[in-house]
Amino acid sequence: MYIHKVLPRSRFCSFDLASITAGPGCMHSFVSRTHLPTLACASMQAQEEVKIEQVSPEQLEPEGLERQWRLVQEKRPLIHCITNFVSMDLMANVLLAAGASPAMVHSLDEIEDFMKLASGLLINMGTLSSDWLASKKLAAKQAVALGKPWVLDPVACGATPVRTRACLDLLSCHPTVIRGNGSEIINLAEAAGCASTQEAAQQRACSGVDSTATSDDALSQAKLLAAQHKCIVAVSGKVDFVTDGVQVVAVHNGVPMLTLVTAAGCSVTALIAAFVAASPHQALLATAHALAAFGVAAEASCSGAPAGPGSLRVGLLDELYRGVSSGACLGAHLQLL
Ligand SMILES: Nc1ncnc2c1ncn2[C@@H]1O[C@H](COP(=O)(O)OP(=O)(O)OP(=O)(O)O)[C@@H](O)[C@H]1O
Ligand SMILES: Cc1ncsc1CCO
Repeated sequence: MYIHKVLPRSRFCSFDLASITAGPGCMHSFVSRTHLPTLACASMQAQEEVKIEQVSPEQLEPEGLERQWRLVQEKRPLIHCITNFVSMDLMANVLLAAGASPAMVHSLDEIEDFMKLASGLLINMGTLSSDWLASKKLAAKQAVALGKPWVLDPVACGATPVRTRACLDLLSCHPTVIRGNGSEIINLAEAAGCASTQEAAQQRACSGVDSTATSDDALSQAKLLAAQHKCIVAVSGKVDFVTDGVQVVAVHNGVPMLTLVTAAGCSVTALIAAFVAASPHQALLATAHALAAFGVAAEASCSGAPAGPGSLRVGLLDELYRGVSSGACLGAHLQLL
């Protein structure tokens, strides 16, 4: 258990969705709903210290997910995203559909001012370049200085030495949460000097952004990484694991076809940033809830047997938009190990 300084949240103008009957997935190609001008309505609140709370089994019941998701919809946290080119569109739409407010801002000149407006930060290491790396480091430092939660997605960590070093640089900036697939978490933990298990060493190789390891393979490394860096670590896969180094929550939602939707992982990491920004004192629980929300939405979108990843991508947005009102949360399956 440890202390993070957080700014509770900023408030934002909302815009009327009442007239929209179909989900945003259907509107996807017609309307961009990222409304940067609404950011001008943000107001900052006083800084306060918040404890990261332990998770109890009752909080993992479907009602707990519903409560946490409603909180996201009420607070509508602004998430400052510095992400890769591939994920920008899906990530922004996932955040909007689930009830948060995305802003993709990466210019070094703008980082400091923008972080003052945001409730949380997402940093993704995909399509890495040196000028963006400078922005990422500055944003992470600024988030910590302002006491705002920030989430690291170490895309393809271990694929090249440059990428691994960049991930380590960001790791030293104290992320609140790290979310990666099995290979990424194993490679990051090893690079950070966490003792390796034999199974983890065997699974270390990765073939780019896709994982060659399961989430089970990475669990012991995830716990070591979380304990060593006093953060929450989430490993995604068939079962998602979320740990603070002591407690482990398993999330049993999702569909295998998500691995064929590029940037699904990047987008769920942004959703984690939104859930944690809405409940910063419950980063472990909020991370598990974000993964469950994404998973139940994917399951709901597959209930009519989608033809393939294209319709899953659209259906996912629609189900995230239907969110708590669809009853999908009842299918949430979270477990304290
Ligand atoms: N076999 C599976 N069954 C069910 N859900 C899965 C499976 N594999 C991944 N998922 C889900 O897909 C989402 C993305 O996880 P994944 O591990 O594929 O991320 P990633 O490799 O980082 O993705 P990307 O690089 O495309 O952003 C998570 O919500 C996870 O729960
Ligand atoms: C395909 C791809 N390449 C760099 S980032 C990214 C998105 C999935 O991580």
